[in-house]
Amino acid sequence: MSPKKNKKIGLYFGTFNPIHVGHLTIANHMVEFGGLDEVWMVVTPHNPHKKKSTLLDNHHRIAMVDIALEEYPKIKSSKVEFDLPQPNYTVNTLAVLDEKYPRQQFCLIMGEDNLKNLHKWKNYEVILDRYEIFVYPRVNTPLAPLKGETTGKSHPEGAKGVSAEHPTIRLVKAPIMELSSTFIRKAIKEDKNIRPMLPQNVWEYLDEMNFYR
Ligand SMILES: Nc1ncnc2c1ncn2[C@@H]1O[C@H](COP(=O)(O)OP(=O)(O)OP(=O)(O)O)[C@@H](O)[C@H]1O
Ligand SMILES: O=C(O)c1ccc[n+]([C@@H]2O[C@H](COP(=O)([O-])O)[C@@H](O)[C@H]2O)c1
Repeated sequence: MSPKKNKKIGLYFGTFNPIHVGHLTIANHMVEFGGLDEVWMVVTPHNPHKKKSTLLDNHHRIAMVDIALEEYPKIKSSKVEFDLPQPNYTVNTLAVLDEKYPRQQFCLIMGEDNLKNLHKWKNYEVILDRYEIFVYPRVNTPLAPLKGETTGKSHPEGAKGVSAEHPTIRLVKAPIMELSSTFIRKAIKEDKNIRPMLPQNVWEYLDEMNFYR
């Protein structure tokens, strides 16, 4: 019999360039209402599907995550991917975490937008088979089209998209916030006030460092 796992930990992967209140709201919701014991925000050095050009250094991005999490003891940052080969494939990181923390049960947290693209991730079937995935709603990505989806209508690539009815998928109703790091970076460049979109101490950090200007 395999040993009982200690904690159920939700892994929330992202570049967090920078972390914003949308990310924090989801992480907090999952840990308070989603049935997870902890959430780890895994800062990704290089997302395989994104260009690295506008990325701040890893240590600045994790510093902002750490500052944002000061008052959230159940949410932690993880720099496990900092020492792994790039670009960072999530399936590889999951294997490393399972080996490093055999007593913990890891799950994934992702928005519906990511679920729609999951079939483009490396070894996505392995991820789907081995890990529970906690999926939250995003703007303009309603739940309905994913259910039993096989038509390719919501997936131009064909019938490869992952159905929300897959047995390892848990749909969690969480607040929807329409904002992104891209929007925030652009707004800062244009000298707009975006303070409500960032935890206050994160805003102070990036303002002092003159980031994204
Ligand atoms: N407002 C939001 N609400 C919920 N989830 C979000 C929000 N913004 C981003 N996410 C999700 O959080 C994860 C990490 O986000 P990421 O660091 O890529 O932020 P982002 O805001 O999408 O960044 P960028 O605009 O630079 O692409 C991704 O799965 C992303 O889909
Ligand atoms: O493993 C993959 O093939 C893979 C492909 C695309 C994205 N990911 C992970 O998903 C995280 C969120 O992606 P994104 O594009 O929504 O910012 C990102 O930080 C990566 O760790 C992983």
